[in-house]
Amino acid sequence: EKVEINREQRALMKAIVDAYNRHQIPQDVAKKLLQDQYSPEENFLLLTEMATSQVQVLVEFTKNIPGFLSLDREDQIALLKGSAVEAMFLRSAQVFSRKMPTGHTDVLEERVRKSGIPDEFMTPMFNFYKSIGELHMVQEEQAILTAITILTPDRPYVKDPQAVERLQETMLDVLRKLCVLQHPQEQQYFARLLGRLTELRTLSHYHSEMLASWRMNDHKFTPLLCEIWDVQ
Ligand SMILES: CC(C)c1onc(-c2c(Cl)cccc2Cl)c1COc1ccc2cc(-c3cccc(C(=O)O)c3)sc2c1
Repeated sequence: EKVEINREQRALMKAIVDAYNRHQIPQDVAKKLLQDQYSPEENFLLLTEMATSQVQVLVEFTKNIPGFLSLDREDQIALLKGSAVEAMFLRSAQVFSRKMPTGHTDVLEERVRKSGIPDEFMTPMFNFYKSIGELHMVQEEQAILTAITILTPDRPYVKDPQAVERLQETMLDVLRKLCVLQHPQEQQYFARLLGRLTELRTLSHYHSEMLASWRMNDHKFTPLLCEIWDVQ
C-alpha cells in the first residue's frame, strides 16, 4: 500500500532532527582530537572529555524529544542513564561513518584503539562501527534511531514502561515509513536498522566491563560520567 508520512509525523520528525542538529559536540572540543599527544593516558583523557561533552549534548537532545518531558521525572532519569552508552555508541559510529573532515575519523579511531580498552572489546566495537557505516543512514534515520534507543521501555527502574512504549511506538512508525521511502530497493532496511539496536545492547554489556577494567587501572572519570554510569 502507498506509504506516506502524515503531517503530524512530519512535525515529529522535524522536531527530532532539528534537536539532533542543534545539539552537537562544540567544534573546539572535537578539534582537541587532532592535538598531537597520543599516549594511552592522553587518549583516555581526551575520550573522557568527548564522552562528557557528548552526555551534555545527549541530555539537551533528549529534552527536545516530543513527549519526553511529560514522562515521570524519575523515569526520565532512568531512561537517560539506561541509554547513554548506547546513544554514544550510535553517535561515535555516525562520526566514524560520516568520514569527518580533516581526518578526525582516523584520529578518533587511533585514540580509541590506544586508550586502555582491552583488545577483546575492540573487534565487536569496530564491527559495529563498520555495520553502521554500511547502512548509509540519512540524518533523519540517525536522529530517530537515537530517539528510539533513548525511549526503550525496559530500562532498569522505569516505573511506567507503557508511557515510554507509547512514545517509542510513535517513533518506530515514523522510522518504518522513512526507511521505505528512503530505501525503496531494500525491503528489509528497517529490520536491519532495528537489528543494530540489538547489537547496541551487547556493546552496552561490553562497556560495563570496559569501565571495570579502566577502574582497575585507576582511571578517573568526570562527575557527570560517574553519575550517569553509576561508578565511583
Ligand atoms: C570515558 C571515555 C574514555 C569513554 O568510555 N567509553 C567510551 C565509549 C567508547 Cl570508547 C566508544 C563508544 C561509546 C563510549 Cl561511551 C568513551 C568515549 O566515548 C565517546 C562518546 C562519544 C563520542 C563522540 C565523539 C565525537 C568526535 C568527533 C565529533 C563528534 C560530533 O558529534 O561532531 C563526536 S568522540 C566520543 C567518545
